[in-house]
Amino acid sequence: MSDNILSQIKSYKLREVAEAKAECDLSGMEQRAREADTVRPFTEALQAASRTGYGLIAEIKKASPSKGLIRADFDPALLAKAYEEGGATCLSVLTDGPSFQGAPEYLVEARAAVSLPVLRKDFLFDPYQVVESRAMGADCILIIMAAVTDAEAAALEETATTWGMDVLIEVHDAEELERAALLKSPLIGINNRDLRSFVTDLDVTRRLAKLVPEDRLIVSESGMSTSDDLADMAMNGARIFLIGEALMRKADVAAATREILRPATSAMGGM
Ligand SMILES: O=P(O)(O)OC[C@@H](O)[C@@H](O)c1c[nH]c2ccccc12
Repeated sequence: MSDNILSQIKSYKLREVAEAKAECDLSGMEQRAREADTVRPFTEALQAASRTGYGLIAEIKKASPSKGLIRADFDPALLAKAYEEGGATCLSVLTDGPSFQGAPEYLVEARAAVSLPVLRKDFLFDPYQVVESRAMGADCILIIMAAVTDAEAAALEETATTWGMDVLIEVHDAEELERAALLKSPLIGINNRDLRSFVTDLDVTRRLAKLVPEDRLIVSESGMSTSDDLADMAMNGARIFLIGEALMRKADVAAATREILRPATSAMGGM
């Protein structure tokens, strides 16, 4: 598996980090992070939303390695506003350039346009990238267990905590879930997509959700496109969802967001 996409991504990320450090060293980046806008509570917002209905992390995603270009008409600020208007709890913004056609500026523009907490969706290996995330304004970072060692994960989490950011820990199988339990973050993302093969199967959440300890919050990630999918995942223990492509492909993103969340709102809205 040495030529899988994750190891390719890791090698160009480490190159990117070395270049970034040459341009702005750690103490320079820490200075930028101190000047960033105050952290918005990411996990807390999802916890509150999922108590009465669904929590939605809506993703700003222009392209992906498996699907190519997803949305040509792409304005991060407008998309962020549409998601907020449609009822999203939080945003996720892809900042990886080579594989997802993302950019740090997209996160900056999206976050400035709304009051929602924002996840930086990228592949992090080095604590420097966590500080850089805060300097961009990110409120939460992602740790992909399939991509990092236990020691790397712990270092990333510790740096995030130091900067007041939340952490979404992403897992795809029972072994990664066990490793996630060594970390402190309550937010566990079950990725329905296998990042090595790109096969997406909602059965991953159905199988793994039952193994997640009671005191953690489950986020089902990837491959959901209808409100029936959300109801299915909710029945299996996940009331928080990370959705990108299905919403990004719709002309009216606010309406599509409202629509995918609709049954939850009407079923739980205290009619
Ligand atoms: O577009 P989808 O199928 O709704 O998936 C969103 C999100 O879960 C997916 O983009 C994702 C999940 N984990 C990742 C890690 C890196 C990059 C991207 C991802």
